[in-house]
Amino acid sequence: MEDGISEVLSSVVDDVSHAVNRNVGGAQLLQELLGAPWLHALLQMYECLLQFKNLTPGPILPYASGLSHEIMTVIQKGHRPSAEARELYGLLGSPHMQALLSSHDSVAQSDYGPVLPPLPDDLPEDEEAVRIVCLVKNNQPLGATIRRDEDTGGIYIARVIHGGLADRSGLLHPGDLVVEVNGHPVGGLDPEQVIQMLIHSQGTILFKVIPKAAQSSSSQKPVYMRAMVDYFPQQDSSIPCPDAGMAFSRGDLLEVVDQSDGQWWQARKLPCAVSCAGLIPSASMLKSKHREQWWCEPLQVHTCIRPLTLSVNEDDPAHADNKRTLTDLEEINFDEADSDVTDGIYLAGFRRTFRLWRRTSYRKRRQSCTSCSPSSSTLSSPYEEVALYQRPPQENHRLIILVGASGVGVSELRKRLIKLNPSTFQGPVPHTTRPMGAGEQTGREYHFVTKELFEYMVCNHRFVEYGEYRGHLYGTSTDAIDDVLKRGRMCVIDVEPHSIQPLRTRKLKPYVIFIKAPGPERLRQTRRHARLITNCSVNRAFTEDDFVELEEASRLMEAKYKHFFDCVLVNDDLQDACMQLCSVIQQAQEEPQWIPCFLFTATDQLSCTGGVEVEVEMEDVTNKCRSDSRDLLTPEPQDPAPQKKKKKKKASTIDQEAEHGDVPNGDTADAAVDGEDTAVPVTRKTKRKRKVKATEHYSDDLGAEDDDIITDAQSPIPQHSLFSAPHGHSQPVGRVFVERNRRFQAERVEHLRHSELMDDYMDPRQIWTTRDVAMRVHSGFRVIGLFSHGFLAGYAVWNIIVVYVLAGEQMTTLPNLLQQYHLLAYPAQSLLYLLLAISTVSAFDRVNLAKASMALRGFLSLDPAALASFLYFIALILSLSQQMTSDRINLYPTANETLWPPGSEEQILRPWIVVNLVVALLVGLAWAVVSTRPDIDYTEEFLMTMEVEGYPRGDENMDVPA
Ligand SMILES: Nc1ncnc2c1ncn2[C@@H]1O[C@H](COP(=O)(O)OP(=O)(O)OP(=O)(O)O)[C@@H](O)[C@H]1O
Repeated sequence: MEDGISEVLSSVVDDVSHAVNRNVGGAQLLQELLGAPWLHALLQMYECLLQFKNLTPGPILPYASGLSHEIMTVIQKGHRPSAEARELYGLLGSPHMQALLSSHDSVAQSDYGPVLPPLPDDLPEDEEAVRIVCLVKNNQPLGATIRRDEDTGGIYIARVIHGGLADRSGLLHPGDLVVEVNGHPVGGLDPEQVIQMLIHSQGTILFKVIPKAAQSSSSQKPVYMRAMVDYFPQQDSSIPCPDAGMAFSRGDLLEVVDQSDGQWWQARKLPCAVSCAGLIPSASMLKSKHREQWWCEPLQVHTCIRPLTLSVNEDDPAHADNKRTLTDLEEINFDEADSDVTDGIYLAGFRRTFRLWRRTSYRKRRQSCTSCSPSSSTLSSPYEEVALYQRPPQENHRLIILVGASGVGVSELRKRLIKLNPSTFQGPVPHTTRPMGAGEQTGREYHFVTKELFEYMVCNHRFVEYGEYRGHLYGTSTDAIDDVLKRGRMCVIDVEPHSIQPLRTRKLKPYVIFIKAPGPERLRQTRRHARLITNCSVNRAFTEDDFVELEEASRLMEAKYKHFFDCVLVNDDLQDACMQLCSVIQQAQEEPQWIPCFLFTATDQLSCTGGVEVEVEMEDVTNKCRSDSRDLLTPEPQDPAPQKKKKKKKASTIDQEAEHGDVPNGDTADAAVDGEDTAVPVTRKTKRKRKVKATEHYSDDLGAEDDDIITDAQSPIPQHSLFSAPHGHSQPVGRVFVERNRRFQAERVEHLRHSELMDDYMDPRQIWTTRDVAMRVHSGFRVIGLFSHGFLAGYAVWNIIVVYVLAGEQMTTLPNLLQQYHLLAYPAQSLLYLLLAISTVSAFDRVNLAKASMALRGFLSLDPAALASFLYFIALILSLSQQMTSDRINLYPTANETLWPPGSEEQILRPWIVVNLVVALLVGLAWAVVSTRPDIDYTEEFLMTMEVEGYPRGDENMDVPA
């Protein structure tokens, strides 16, 4: 039918012609269409292609030789061949063409299909389906982990790494039982032995696997996260397979592609250098690791950031010329900027006193010690979910924050930026309590306010930063920032890095630029004429020590806070740095950027996306992989038992129905050309049901969906060849990873210590802060509380059983109950109250009532801790309501007939028994609720992340407290 399609159509045309002759309506049109020359040409091409498709590639060298020979014969016969024939003759005779044709023939004649033996005739009816997976070995890792089921000795595929060869082939799945490798049974072998077999095998590797019964296709939407901690899989004893782990450091942008395992996720670092994902601990796992790490420390070390003071060797005669002691100066005279006015616009915030209060009252500022331990702010969120955000044009500009070590040039860059375009960029006008000087105006140089007002604003958290200098208060208020933004300008501020966190609000959506110092050599060259303002002098030249110290301070600041930086800009040449700053700010305002999801408002959600089709602006930050040796080693919870498969008898031969597996995503050509991996799936069933289990589903490597994609025409993140060699975290041999059994790792780690780097930066003082004491008391009480929950539940049940047994059937023996129980009544009730009180307080303690809104939300959303608190509280009230009856029981028998009028036992005891029963049920239920989530403890989380006052240093005594 297909072969003769043009003949068929010709006859159709004839028929239509007849129809036209007979004046059939519409037939004219059809005739024209069918008679169109292009349609005929198309059909001829189609037929040619059909013939070509059916051809198997054959050698063409003999054909080419024949052709050359014929041309030669023509020439020898004295005929003159055409110019084309002569050209063709020359081409065919050239050595390059000969070599090319010879290569073609050798490729065309080779058979690349696996040679599989025929299926035997004597296969049992109930033969289980097995899958034969054939992989061509190369240097790529398989991207799968195996582990042994201790009960059956079976080797199972434990995990398939997203984007790895196994994942892309779609032939191996978690839970598949590996039966044979290269024809050798592997059941009962040690996983290491299996790996040895793989290492020593040559060419192709043939796996025989029994697929897991129900294959769950994991088509999870990727989630994007910013790492807030460092992680090193090789130093983590709890990771199931260190070789499959992926190291990351703070600030790295991660694309989490698989969260199906609650403890170990699979992720890639962005911008994607490799297609293969690696294992990373889940957020809850990392959180508990950090918590354990915190508790492991023998004594909570309180750390403060050492202020970045440039060396002030003011006695150095070299500085004598430049030195100007401030004590001799009137403050207002001193409080001058180099040039306050540009085109009639005042540059607020560059006054010297304003800049100096930071340095002098550094340790006094409330915000100065938010990070008591380097990870305290990240304890509650080791990952920060991010999404792409593009500022809608009608919205306020994003706040631009410049951060840098003192003296690196933050003020200089900010000033130049504002001078460059004062109608676009502006700084907030600071507040001060100092008196207004001559020629000054409130709201221009400063907002001049009273001390009371300033303090009132402090109490109301209106300041981003504030402090004191020479008896006067200075600060930058959020209102001043709002003022600038509301005027439609871009607000550019410079703050200390610990002030970034409070500025991360939905309204401001700050973009943080870290101004980094170049190396000492470049500093020396570029800062030859630069001048410093220090505590004791103005316009002092940089010294050699300044350069070293500045570079070091800049490096340490970056290491500590890099997870907050959106961009890192090296202030080398001033002009270049200024231009770069301009363009970076432009991009921040106009192009999509990754921002934490908590900064999104409801309307932003509509325009935001976690898509991948946008260039990542993180290179400066994310590409830096510091070898900060903060290790993470914690116990690993027991893994659920691996899936068990009943092994059935396997035939030793297999069907020949095999086909070449396509390389996913249409990269077949790539694979063929590169001579890289091919995977061949063959599923064998019984003879009657021979079926090739073709692998049809190849997941999109990035799993991007339509709504992931930003409509802007952005260049996509570079996607590398599916077969590009993975770097770093992958094993260099084509082999399977062994996933060790997850078991409790008792060893606690010495290398949980912070890095040397951080230790240098920190100034540790062996002192217990109030938080340390609070946490330890809280932890001790929690242990008592946990014990009390269980004990109370058991005791309440025992109590009610005793009461019911003594009361007899239908409560017929109540006098007996009173006789027997009255001695027990007091101790039993006291114990019940004690346990109830402890349990109630302990349950409430987890809810963190200090944060009322959170606690209320917990109650409303039936959070386990909140629910348990509620149940205990009701139980406590109910048992207190029966206090009187308990007293009466204790006093039984009594001469006082008003207490126990004859015949009143049932009337008095029945409600008491019912209430006891209800109390027993309530505490039992509360205990059950608590035990579902024994780890919930919001108070502990709150304590861990709370801000702690800075440690008072000796030299601070000189300063007046702010
Ligand atoms: N790239 C550069 N090349 C040459 N000189 C520079 C450069 N950047 C800054 N400077 C100069 O270095 C000196 C210190 O810069 P600046 O006052 O801006 O530092 P800073 O980071 O704001 O310090 P502080 O926070 O302590 O005020 C100034 O004299 C400034 O002109």
